[in-house]
Amino acid sequence: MLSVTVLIARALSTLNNKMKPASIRPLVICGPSGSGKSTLLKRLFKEFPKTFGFSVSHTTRKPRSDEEDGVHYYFVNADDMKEAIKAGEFIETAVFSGNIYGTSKKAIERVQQDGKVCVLDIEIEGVKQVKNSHLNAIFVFIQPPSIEELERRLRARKTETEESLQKRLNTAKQELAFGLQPGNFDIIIKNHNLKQAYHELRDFVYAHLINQKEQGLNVCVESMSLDDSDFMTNLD
Ligand SMILES: Nc1ncnc2c1ncn2[C@@H]1O[C@H](COP(=O)(O)OP(=O)(O)OP(=O)(O)O)[C@@H](O)[C@H]1O
Repeated sequence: MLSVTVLIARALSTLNNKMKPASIRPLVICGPSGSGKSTLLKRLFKEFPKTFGFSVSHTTRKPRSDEEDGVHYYFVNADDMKEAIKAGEFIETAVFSGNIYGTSKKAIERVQQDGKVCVLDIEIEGVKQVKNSHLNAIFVFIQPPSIEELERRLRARKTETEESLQKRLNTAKQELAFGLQPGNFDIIIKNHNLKQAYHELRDFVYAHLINQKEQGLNVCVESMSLDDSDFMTNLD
């Protein structure tokens, strides 16, 4: 049996949550490597220079001479980071060359408190965790026209070894299966033609920004007018 005090506390907490002003919703962008996420985001940041921000990640690696704590990364020791991960403070973590990296929920909240839309360019596991969190994000999946075209773009980008390319293509198949499943994302944007894909992304995001503004959130929707010829510069 729950005591009256517990019931009252719960009711008050629910009321309190309802009265709290909502936070600016983070924007999650996900899609296979090579699907065009960075290209599309770069343009979005350029068109809305004051609207978006990236969160600062944590890492257990040592800072380099030009790196500042809280700016480039939050530099932490491995024990503290493992504790925080156990306590559920991280949205996603990964290990590279023996160091742990991760995005904390707090780092996302800092971007929101700054009045910006926090953009999360993350993989499927991260998406699942954001879905299970209180972050109330907007989820966008970028779909490549086909696996063959994805391979062609990744080869043309010249950033991968044969081994890492094959790994990315294998992962892409699993990502597509998750991404295309109805209900997993708010919108699926097929990046066949960059200009069209960008306009679809831009219009979708803009509608969400306006909607949040109408709800009283102080989100900046000021935009720069960009030349469409810009689209070609990314594809050279
Ligand atoms: N619609 C398009 N048509 C042709 N090429 C494209 C298109 N969109 C993106 N590209 C090119 O495909 C390559 C991969 O794009 P991009 O680097 O943006 O992918 P990504 O999803 O951010 O990849 P990663 O997850 O590996 O960072 C780039 O060289 C980019 O210029």
